[in-house]
Formats: sequence, C-alpha cells, structure tokens
Amino acid sequence: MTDLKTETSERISEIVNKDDVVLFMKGTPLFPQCGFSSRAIAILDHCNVAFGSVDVLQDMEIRQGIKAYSDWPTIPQLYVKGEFVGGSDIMMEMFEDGELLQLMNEKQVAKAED
Ligand SMILES: N[C@@H](CCC(=O)N[C@@H](CS)C(=O)NCC(=O)O)C(=O)O
Ligand code: FES
Repeated sequence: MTDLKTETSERISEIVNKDDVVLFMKGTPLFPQCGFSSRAIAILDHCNVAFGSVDVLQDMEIRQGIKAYSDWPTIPQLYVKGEFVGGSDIMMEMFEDGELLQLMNEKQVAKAED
C-alpha cells in the first residue's frame, strides 16, 4: 500500500522530470493568480525557454507536497532538469546577474518555440 505522501512525491518527481523547465505556480502562464508567480513567468519569458507549469491552486496535494519535496515553503518554485532552483526572489537575483541564463545554457534546456 502506498500512502498519500509517497504517491504525491512520486507524482511530483514525474512532473519535474517530464519537462526541462517546470514552474510550480499559482494560476497559469497567461493568467497568473499572484504577483510572485507573475514575476517568475516574466523571468522565464525573458529567458526564452520552453517550460511546463503546474497550477498549485488546482491541486492541494501538489501545493503542500511540493513544499516538502523541495524543502522550500512558498510558491512559485522553479525546477530545471529535475533540480530545484528556487523561488521568485532567487530567480530574479540569478536572472539579473546572468546566472539563470548560464544555468539554462549549461543544462542545455530547450528554447521556447516562436
Ligand atoms: N519570497 C518568495 C515569495 C513567494 C511567497 O511568499 N509565496 C507565498 C504567497 S503566494 C506562498 O506560497 N505561501 C504558501 C501558499 O500559498 O501555499 C519568493 O521568493 O518566491
Ligand atoms: S497569492 Fe497572495 S501573495 Fe501570492
């Protein structure tokens, strides 16, 4: 028998390994439901990378489960190639000093389609 926590972390692990870049957020890329998620989307748009997103407002298990999985207390959360990068503050800092683009390049993530 698998318990809910194990099941949720297995689901999360599938999600973060499905796309090169995954953002756990509130709302959708077109309609973010929070300023922090909106900022994270703006940064990813600037990076010109393809990304998947998960709306945690649609799934309470993921909303709580991702916090435990990453050991990070808030949404949004960015994953690149299955690895946790950080929330929107970290994304902004990394973007501003060029580290985020460097990480995307190093990990050879797919570009956004035009
Ligand atoms: N400083 C954070 C801001 C994000 C944040 O404070 N998120 C809050 C409000 S959206 C949150 O996820 N709270 C827990 C929850 O809503 O489940 C960051 O760098 O991303
Ligand atoms: S939903 Fe209120 S700060 Fe994000």
